[in-house]
Amino acid sequence: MTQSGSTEFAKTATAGGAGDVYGGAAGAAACSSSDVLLNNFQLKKKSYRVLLHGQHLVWERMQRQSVKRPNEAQKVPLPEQQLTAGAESSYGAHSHILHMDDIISICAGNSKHESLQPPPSNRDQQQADGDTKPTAQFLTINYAERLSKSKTDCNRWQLRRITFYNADAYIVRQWQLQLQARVASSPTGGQRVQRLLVFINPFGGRKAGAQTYERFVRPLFQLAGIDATCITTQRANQIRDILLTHDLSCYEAVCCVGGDGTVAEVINGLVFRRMRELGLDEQRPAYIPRPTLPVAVIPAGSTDTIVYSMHGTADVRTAAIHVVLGQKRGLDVCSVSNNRTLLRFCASVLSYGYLGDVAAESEQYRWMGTKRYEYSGIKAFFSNRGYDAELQLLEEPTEPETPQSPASVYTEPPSVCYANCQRCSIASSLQEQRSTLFAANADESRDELQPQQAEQQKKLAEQQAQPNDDATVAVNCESQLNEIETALYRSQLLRPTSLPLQPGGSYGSNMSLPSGLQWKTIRGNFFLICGANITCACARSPNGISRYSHLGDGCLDLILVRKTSFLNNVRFLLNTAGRAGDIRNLPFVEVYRTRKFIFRTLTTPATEENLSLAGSRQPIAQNGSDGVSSEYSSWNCDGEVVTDLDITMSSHCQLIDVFMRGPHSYSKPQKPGVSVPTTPVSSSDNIYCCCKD
Ligand SMILES: Nc1ncnc2c1ncn2[C@@H]1O[C@H](COP(=O)(O)OP(=O)(O)OP(=O)(O)O)[C@@H](O)[C@H]1O
Repeated sequence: MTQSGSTEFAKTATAGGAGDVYGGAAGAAACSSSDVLLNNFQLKKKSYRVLLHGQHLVWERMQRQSVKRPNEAQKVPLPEQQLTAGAESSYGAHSHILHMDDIISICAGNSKHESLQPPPSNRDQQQADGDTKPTAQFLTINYAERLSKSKTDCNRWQLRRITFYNADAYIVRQWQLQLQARVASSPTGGQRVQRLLVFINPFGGRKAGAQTYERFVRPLFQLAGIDATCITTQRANQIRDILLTHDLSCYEAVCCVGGDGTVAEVINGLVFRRMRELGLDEQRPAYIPRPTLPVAVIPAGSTDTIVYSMHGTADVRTAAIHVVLGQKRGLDVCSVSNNRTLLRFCASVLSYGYLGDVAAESEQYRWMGTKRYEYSGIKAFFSNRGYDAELQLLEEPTEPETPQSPASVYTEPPSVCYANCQRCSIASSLQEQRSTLFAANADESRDELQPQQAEQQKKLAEQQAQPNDDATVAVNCESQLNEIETALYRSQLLRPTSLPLQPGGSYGSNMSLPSGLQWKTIRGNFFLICGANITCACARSPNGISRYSHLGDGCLDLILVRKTSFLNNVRFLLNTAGRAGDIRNLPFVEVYRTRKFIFRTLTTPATEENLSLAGSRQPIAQNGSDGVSSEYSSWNCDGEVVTDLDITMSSHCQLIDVFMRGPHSYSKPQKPGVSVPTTPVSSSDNIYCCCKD
């Protein structure tokens, strides 16, 4: 092995002033996080120049002088003038570039094998930092990489590792410290979780939740130094009960291993917990509060539409990698209520008619495993029932064409939600404005209250006092929100006028509607009614039933499929199954974008006598022999059956933070000859995605 590093580079000032280039042990030792670090390392016994520049780690093979052909222009790797701020796109064509956001862990060891071992836990690490002698010559970087060149799936991520060798252990030590510091100071570094509460549903899907976690997820969490507390569920609704009653102060996030029903349980548990903490009325809350803990989802269910819609794949490793890297986005959540009370929250889709029948029937065939959906689906499909219903909604103004990124413009509105989605980021800005305003109002309200109610407040527990303030603030800040949202929307040219939003995203009942908006009423006989919060994509339906739903724009798509011929139903299914189809082109399908809709049945008015159990408004008289009503369907909420009939569904903008970036657009890979760097500059900015539309 050739000696590299310590003698080859001298300290030089950069032309662009991005910082100093440091070589050798002394340079590495003196380097700060804004400086450039440059050394030679060996990688698989080949010499590489390795550069640490801002948030990028770059390595490139060194040319051997002896084998250089006379006519070939010598490529100077990582020339000095390239080391300027914002010059990441001008690294050499053969450079490998890794963004700090994508690094999972950095380990050093005296041998390659030792450097491949997972790092010690946090406490041990702190001791180790003080004790370790700088003798390690091997530096292993574990990182995540998106398989952007895959012909079949550009959304899967995989774990990669690279081991550098340098004979000078001091250089290795300094690189390790520098890399760790830069990962910690990267945009997502502060969002990475260390303590996680994990719920494993051993019952969902193929009943392989525990094995999935042990085989794919636990090793990754260990590698990232995540301290995970695991609870394997014993019964349905146990997760919800634990989240409602237990002290969660020592956890930074809640992770669930299961299908859509399990995710819905976690979201319901966290939102209802927050409502309790704030002392809100759980049946008729003044507003829907944001839970404090983010949610991580590992797919282990039958369909896993929530995970698929979030990542563009239901790949377990991809989901686990997003948890480890700490990339979060706000996810809309819908509240579902009947005409008297809040029932539950919905994360994916609320369906009536065909999919409601499938959910109701498939529960009877759970012993069939995932096949139960196919069996119940075919059975309900052939019966081709239609259900009379009336829907009321406020339709959102049509979205103008909004480019998702500088490199791609979508010509046909509405847009599809991808990573770096502009529509969702505007909604996110609004959400931040809302939170800031909300917090400011909360402070003011408390300041005003304190002198007047000092004695009373002493007697009241802190948890009881805060919700009263917060509920007042929620109402107070609404009028100011309108101004902020109007200004923001106008500045973003998203739409000419703003809509009044409550904290959480729904229209205030006491507010007048903006001009041009009015309630729309739709009546008919429907084969299927869907309120889609997300695309509801899954392996069988990669675009989802609601292709244009966004993950965090505060809206839901109401899809109405009128009862029609059996053949048209087949057309509908075929259009949801492939990547090419679009249900909007079908004449018997209507899609409305809204923040809220109200549903009621149009058949025999329900009286107290023909209703079933208290709380459930499902009429009992018309049930057929198969247990499913011939006149009324059931609601399917995230795969769970809801029997109430008069339903209101409202979207709450980015109510919960979830570990995800959003899917990447899928299209055929580019033609041969188009050079694509082996590693994207930043996996999150998708600059080099070969699958870009
Ligand atoms: N130990 C358990 N025994 C029985 N049921 C459980 C248990 N743990 C969780 N459950 C319930 O199982 C139901 C189904 O789980 P889940 O939705 O995760 O799987 P799935 O229905 O197979 O997947 P998907 O919803 O993605 O199709 C959930 O409603 C959950 O409350």
